Amino acid sequence: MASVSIHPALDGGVKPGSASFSGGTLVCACADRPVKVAIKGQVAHNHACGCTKCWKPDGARFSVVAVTAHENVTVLENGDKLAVVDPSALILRHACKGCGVHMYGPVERDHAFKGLDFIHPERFQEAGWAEPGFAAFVSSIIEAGVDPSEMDGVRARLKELGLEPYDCLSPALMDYIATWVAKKSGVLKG
Ligand SMILES: N[C@@H](CCC(=O)N[C@@H](CS)C(=O)NCC(=O)O)C(=O)O
Ligand SMILES: [Zn+2]
Ligand SMILES: [Zn+2]
Repeated sequence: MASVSIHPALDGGVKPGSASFSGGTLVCACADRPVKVAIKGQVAHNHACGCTKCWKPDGARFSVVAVTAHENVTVLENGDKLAVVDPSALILRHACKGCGVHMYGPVERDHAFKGLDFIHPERFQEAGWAEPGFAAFVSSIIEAGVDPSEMDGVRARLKELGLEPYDCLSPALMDYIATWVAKKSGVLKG
């Protein structure tokens, strides 16, 4: 039985990260002058994302995306090839103009995620990055052209892989954002 494809790095089973992973180098897909970005430390909140904005390898229905603090991100080589995909977006995705891979995406706006950069751990040249823990923006894959009739199979496969499917972010992250908003408005004290 052919199972539903989610992402090439996950289809064979979610590989656990290593407790000793202390960072590495993200490399774009260019054969010539690849962009290299150093990331200090293990990534956080790794997840599969079905939204149309996140970079995915060819044929993947989901991206794999995690966060790190902005100070952990250093462009090492060929940064002249980077351009911001959408300067009006919350996440300022810096993509390679040669191959299209998104290398890092800082959040600079006043937002719960300010100070965090979104990165795609599958671009690490090293193994050991923390595995994804859930799937976000699952319904959004329809916006990228997936037939709605496939959604039951996609959600079943995500659950089988241990990636609980959500149509926005996980409850923990949605609560985190809402708490930030409530504190900012003064509804919640402290
Ligand atoms: N349904 C929309 C959802 C886009 C969306 O909200 N993406 C999330 C997850 S990456 C987000 O936080 N976006 C902020 C941004 O794109 O800057 C789509 O698929 O395009
Ligand atoms: Zn490239
Ligand atoms: Zn996304």
